[in-house]
Amino acid sequence: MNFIRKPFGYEPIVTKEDLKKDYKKKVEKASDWKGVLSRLWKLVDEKRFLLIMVLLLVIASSALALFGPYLIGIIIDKYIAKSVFAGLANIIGLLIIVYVFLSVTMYLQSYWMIGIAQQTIYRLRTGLFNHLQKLPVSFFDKRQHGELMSRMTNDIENVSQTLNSSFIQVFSSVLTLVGTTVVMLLLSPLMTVITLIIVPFMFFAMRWITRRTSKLFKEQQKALGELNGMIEETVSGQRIVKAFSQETRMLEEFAVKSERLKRTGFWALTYSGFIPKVMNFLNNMSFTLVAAAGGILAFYGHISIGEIVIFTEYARQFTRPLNDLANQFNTVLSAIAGAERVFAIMDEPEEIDAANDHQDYKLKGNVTFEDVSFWYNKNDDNPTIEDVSFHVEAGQTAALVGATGAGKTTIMQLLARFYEVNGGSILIDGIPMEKLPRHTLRSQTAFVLQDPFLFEMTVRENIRYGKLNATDEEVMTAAKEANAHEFILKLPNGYDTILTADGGEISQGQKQLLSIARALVADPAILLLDEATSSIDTVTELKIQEALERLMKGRTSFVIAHRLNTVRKADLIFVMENGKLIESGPQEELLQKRGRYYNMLTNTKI
Ligand SMILES: Nc1ncnc2c1ncn2[C@@H]1O[C@H](COP(=O)(O)OP(=O)(O)OP(=O)(O)O)[C@@H](O)[C@H]1O
Repeated sequence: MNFIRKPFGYEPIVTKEDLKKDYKKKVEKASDWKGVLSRLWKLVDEKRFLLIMVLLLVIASSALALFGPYLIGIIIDKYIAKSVFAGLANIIGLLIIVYVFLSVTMYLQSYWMIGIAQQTIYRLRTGLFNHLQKLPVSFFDKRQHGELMSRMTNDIENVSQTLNSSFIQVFSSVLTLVGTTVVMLLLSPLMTVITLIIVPFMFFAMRWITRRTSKLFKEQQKALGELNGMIEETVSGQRIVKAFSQETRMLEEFAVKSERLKRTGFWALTYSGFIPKVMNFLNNMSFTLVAAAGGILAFYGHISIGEIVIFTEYARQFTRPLNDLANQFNTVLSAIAGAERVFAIMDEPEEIDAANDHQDYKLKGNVTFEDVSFWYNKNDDNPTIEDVSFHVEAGQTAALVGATGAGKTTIMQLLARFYEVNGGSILIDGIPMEKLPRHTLRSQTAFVLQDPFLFEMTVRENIRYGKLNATDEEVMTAAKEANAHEFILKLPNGYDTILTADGGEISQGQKQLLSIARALVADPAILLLDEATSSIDTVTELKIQEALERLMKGRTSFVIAHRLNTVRKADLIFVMENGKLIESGPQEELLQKRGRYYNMLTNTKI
């Protein structure tokens, strides 16, 4: 039977069996803590000295916090109870100094700790972002983008919160706990035992609650990641959602995911909300016990009033850190889990260039495929690209044709080295591709895609993205050559118009002209073009064709061709089918052959 009842109609989400499994798993995984903590320690780096200073300050403030009640006991027993006032001012002065120092040490430790935490989080965040830039495309293929964003934001935020506040609190709680126990034992072992009676109750209450909350918090993080993923997808793909009238279905799916987050959030917060209440109750019980036992002992003369006051104060100081530890437990757990997930991404192997030669190599643009085979998924029976061989001379244009899914885009992706080939090799100017640094290859290769991606920045910056050090003149010349200059001037702020995310306010054709300008600025040796299939008005279409011809002139170009005209003009035609290159050569040769290309042409299916 599920043990969580169903108030407000919420379904139970964690069963007893789940908890048993999870608890076992957690015990087995305890060693991960050390790994995560030692990696965080490395990130603290040059602020380690400051962190040690913070720890020393925490020790000082814990000691001062113990000393205060001791002085109050003396004031009561030696002065107030005996009505002696000589010297009272001195001891009260000392008490004030103790509390002033206590405040100063506490202020300093939290001030320094925030600095350390912010620096560490900055490093963690930058490290993760840097690492993401170096990960291969295949890594992103396998993951939902929203989930990755959740790690960049939620997980890092959890670690940040823990470092900002929980770290000091946990350390100071442990110290206070030990210090108070020692002082209480010195004062009265009997009263100490009475104070400690409450501890097992606290321990079991805590264990009961945290076993449930840690599982629930994990569920909540997962549900949040999924929901973020969906939001990200629907926002970036909102045109598709609208075009296919999928709003209702998306709303339903969103409602399911949102409901899941609500349920997990409800239970996680309900259970964790029990912690302070239960602890408060046990605290009060402990306080009552200590006061009652102290009263009886004082009645028989075993203890002074001052000692009872000190003791009740220490008893409170003893249970407060227990409370704090209980409260911080979940935060720390979820921060460590968050840090672990962040480190897991940082451990993903990045793209590494084997050789450092050819750093400044200027590509001529000769491209050779030698028996190239490639699998997206190693478990697939058939390769996506199978034994493909061809040679394209520098400056030539090769048109790739074939049915959808034939492997045309994959050939382009392999040319940009987004993926590594599994068999055979790709040679650029006779140099095996893996011997060329990726930067050398990619900085001299440009993509012009069907649906070009534009960033939320000015038109000028979007064009300059092709070559960051391009001058304003170079940008404008490229825009003129790309037939984009005229429409840019008509935009509200010309070249300084800020485009909204992905160029929402300009037409598809204009986006393409901008992406051609971007490629022109980059002045690449190799061009990878995916011809647009969407119908664009004839005037813009002509402008695009003209701009593309200028762009392709003198460069090796691979075009996924959808227009007969483009194919006709190409020097070479590659006919792809099921990942194989079934025909290749100049148009006349293929027509004479009367093979697949001839059939495609006569059936006008390209
Ligand atoms: N990232 C990926 N992960 C796994 N499989 C993929 C991936 N991208 C493409 N594929 C698969 O590889 C095969 C070839 O796809 P590719 O995109 O190269 O075809 P294409 O000829 O360009 O098709 P289209 O003309 O429709 O764009 C298809 O079966 C496709 O499902």
